[in-house]
Amino acid sequence: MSDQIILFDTTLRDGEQALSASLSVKEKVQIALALERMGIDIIEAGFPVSSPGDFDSVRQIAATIKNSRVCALSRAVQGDIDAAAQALNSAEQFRIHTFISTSDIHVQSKLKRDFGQVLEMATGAIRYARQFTDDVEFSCEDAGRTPIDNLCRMVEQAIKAGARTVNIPDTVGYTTPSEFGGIITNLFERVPNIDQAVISVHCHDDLGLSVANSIAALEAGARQVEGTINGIGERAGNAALEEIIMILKTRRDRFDFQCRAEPKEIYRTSQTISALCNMPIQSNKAIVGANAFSHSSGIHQDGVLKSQNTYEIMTPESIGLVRNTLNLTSRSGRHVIKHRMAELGYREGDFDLDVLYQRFLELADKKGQVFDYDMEALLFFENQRDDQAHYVLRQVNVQSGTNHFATGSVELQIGDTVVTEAATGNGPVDSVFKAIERATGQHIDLQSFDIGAQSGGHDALGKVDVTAEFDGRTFHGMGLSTDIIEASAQALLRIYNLIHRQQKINQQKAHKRFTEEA
Ligand SMILES: CC(=O)SCCNC(=O)CCNC(=O)[C@H](O)C(C)(C)COP(=O)(O)OP(=O)(O)OC[C@H]1O[C@@H](n2cnc3c(N)ncnc32)[C@H](O)[C@@H]1OP(=O)(O)O
Ligand SMILES: CC(C)C(=O)C(=O)O
Repeated sequence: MSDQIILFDTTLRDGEQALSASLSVKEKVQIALALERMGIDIIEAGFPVSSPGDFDSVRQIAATIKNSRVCALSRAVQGDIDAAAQALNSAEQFRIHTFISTSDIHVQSKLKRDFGQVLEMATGAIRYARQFTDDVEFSCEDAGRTPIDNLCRMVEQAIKAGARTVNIPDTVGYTTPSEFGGIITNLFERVPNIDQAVISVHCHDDLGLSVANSIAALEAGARQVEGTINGIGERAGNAALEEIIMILKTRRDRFDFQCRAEPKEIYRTSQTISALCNMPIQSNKAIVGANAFSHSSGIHQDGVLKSQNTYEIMTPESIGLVRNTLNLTSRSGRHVIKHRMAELGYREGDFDLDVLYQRFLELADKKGQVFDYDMEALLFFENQRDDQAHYVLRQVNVQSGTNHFATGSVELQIGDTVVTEAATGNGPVDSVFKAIERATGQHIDLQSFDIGAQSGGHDALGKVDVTAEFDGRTFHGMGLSTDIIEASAQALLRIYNLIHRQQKINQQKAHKRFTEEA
């Protein structure tokens, strides 16, 4: 049996299901490019039938990504499979992933069918999907709670119907490692045609066992593993792919598994996904948490000073986290910025050096030393910036103090017009938000407002994340500045710009429909 492990990333599908605000198409393409660069074999880009936005992002990812295979999800329903095939058809090679539940509880309570009917739906869907591509994956949803006889039957019939990959998900994260490994062993012992397909696993983290279960399954013979970066996903999330990759790379003494992933891309990819998805990483998270490579107590520090491997089983450099030796200040030039960004894993094309340098100088003038996380934050912010933004912040001012209402005023460029407005509020941010609402003439419902510092110290770069609902959709905006009021205004205006763009798309679609009908 080959020991090559196929890495299947579902950050843009299962991971995206858990986000409070949906990602824009541009952001999803940015994530797909990072995953491609990391050497992910299969990128599950979305669930095209679920919305026009998801359809469009799968279409654009399929047209952009060349070195990973792009995949889309569908229920065992012809309309879903048609949508997936249509969204994927610009890719040279693509995968259609179709699924249906196999556990008694899902079959009876959710699908309201019997197992025989579900078996027919599954094999019918696989045969139908095979008309569009040879690469069809089938998942037995809730396999972890499926009676083993039924699971064996389903896997055998799925392979007969043409599934090249059969995925065994522990959908609700219920099993333990020996139990889940046992299910895979059972399938290999009992399903007669099992060698005609790749057996895959997809584990959730409800009991914190998703990575352990995935590894147990690989030891039992599975050869594809599914997960997400930073472990984001439904409820407690999915198996964290960066953890699985580092287990495979670090424990070569135990397993002889190969995988295509480039671990040096892990840190940067993880940071990109955390920033774009507005999902902070807990500091003690394995591999990518801020403390994953820091040592706090004397005995550990003494050990690491004598020999790093006393307390480090892998180096930060191995995941692309480079220790800084050059201080970045307003006296630094473009060469060192380019060099430092390259050390952090960013390449030419990821940023415009002149623009990034200008932003760096503005920041360095305000705060003296600029750190790696500041540079990365500037880069994310620049990449989010919309050159054709309808609303642009020209000035923001506030007056506030104890025992006073705060007064905020803003000057906005709105299209070709400059608008100035002021308002009072319960605090400085509230007053600025009200002034912006007056200037734009549009009210939006704020859902969350988070202020964070990018580093310690009074001169830290402040990051503001705002989510707001408009017309039944949730939008996310991020602002970044040494001035937290300015960062708040930027974050809110980003949301206004996203809404404006969405409204323009809706108008164009309505116009197209009208002219088609006329
Ligand atoms: C374990 C997982 O992560 S699975 C993936 C989950 N992801 C998502 O659900 C994301 C996107 N989902 C959506 O946009 C919508 O739910 C849609 C477009 C798929 C369906 O929307 P609706 O048609 O309004 O149906 P709704 O979501 O309310 O209910 C799901 C229906 O699909 C059926 N269904 C669920 N899974 C499957 C399946 N794999 N194959 C066939 N039918 C299924 C359910 O039984 C239910 O059918 P019913 O209407 O006859 O009771
Ligand atoms: C669709 C399948 C693979 C899934 O997401 C799950 O079972 O968790």
